[in-house]
Amino acid sequence: MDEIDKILEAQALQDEDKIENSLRPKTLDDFIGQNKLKENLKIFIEAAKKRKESLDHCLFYAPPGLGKTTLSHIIAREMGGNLRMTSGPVLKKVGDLAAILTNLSEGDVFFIDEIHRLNHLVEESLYSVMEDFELDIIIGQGPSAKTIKLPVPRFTLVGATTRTGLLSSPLRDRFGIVEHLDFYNDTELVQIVKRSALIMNVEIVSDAAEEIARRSRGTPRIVNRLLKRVRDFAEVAGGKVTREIAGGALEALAVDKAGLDKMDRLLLTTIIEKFGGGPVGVDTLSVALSEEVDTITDVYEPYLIQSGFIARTPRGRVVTEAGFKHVGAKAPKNLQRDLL
Ligand SMILES: Nc1ncnc2c1ncn2[C@@H]1O[C@H](COP(=O)(O)OP(=O)(O)OP(=O)(O)O)[C@@H](O)[C@H]1O
Repeated sequence: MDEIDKILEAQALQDEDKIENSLRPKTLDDFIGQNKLKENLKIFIEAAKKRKESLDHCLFYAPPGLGKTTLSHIIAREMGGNLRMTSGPVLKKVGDLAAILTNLSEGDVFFIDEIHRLNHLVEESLYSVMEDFELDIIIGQGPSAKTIKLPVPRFTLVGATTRTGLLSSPLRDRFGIVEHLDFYNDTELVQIVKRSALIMNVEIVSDAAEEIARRSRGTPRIVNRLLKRVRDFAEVAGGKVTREIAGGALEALAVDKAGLDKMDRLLLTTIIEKFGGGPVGVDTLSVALSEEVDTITDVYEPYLIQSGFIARTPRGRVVTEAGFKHVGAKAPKNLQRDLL
């Protein structure tokens, strides 16, 4: 396998799991929720097809597991192109980028996950590619160095990131379509549980599907993960997934009634026990939890904030009254005043 295949493979490998792939919606109609985004994409795709052009470059931003990769698969399929996938940290050299780009065909989709983690030379090379479909390559060094312009087929770049703020503005501004994916509501999550159960051939009663949905942190990837584990418990018990089986399995997995796992609860109890409920800066929290700042801000915090268990204030993170209550701790009397 040559170097470029490895760069493209690195992302594809994460995708390898067969069940995972079978669960991915294949078309926009199959993709549950995110209605506004879907309506917009449908129009943009149809218009591009009518003009016989490639779709404008798309940037999707959202916490992990909400469907950014799935959307890139759908776009490639709807546009009738191939999908090539990689991620920011893997794409290290401009030469790697050149090799991938020159192998693309008109209408293909090139997906870069974690696009905010591109090395700055690669990122800068992308500017002219995105705008003019030309890659500037510098040959030689010093005064005799020459720039040659390498034409690139008209493809669609799909970038995924957790927050648009992480991207430099020259890169962000070159995306014609910028869309945010929201956490899914319970009704949508129930539909996802039922759809996945059908594909996995798992018999599940409605209130068990609701139980899984409620505990999935608004995230389809977590729905599928919990469903797979709950299925194991049901298989061992020798029957379908009932509410009791689902509830018992989720307790055993330490996923509580609000969908928080051990790490979420540790984050809440650390702020409460070590920092009096906050405010505490994310760097300090990162040291206290031995967890990277990005993981705290991009993976754990969005759902805890959305559920109202923590809040961000100018002085740092604070646990709200609901957060104290959730972990069975007593909130200090002046808490609400501090939050304002
Ligand atoms: N709208 C949806 N309807 C049904 N299933 C979905 C939907 N969105 C995502 N999924 C399921 O959730 C899984 C995770 O989605 P996906 O890999 O696209 O997330 P992501 O946002 O790219 O995450 P990451 O950024 O962590 O890679 C997919 O395998 C898919 O089965």
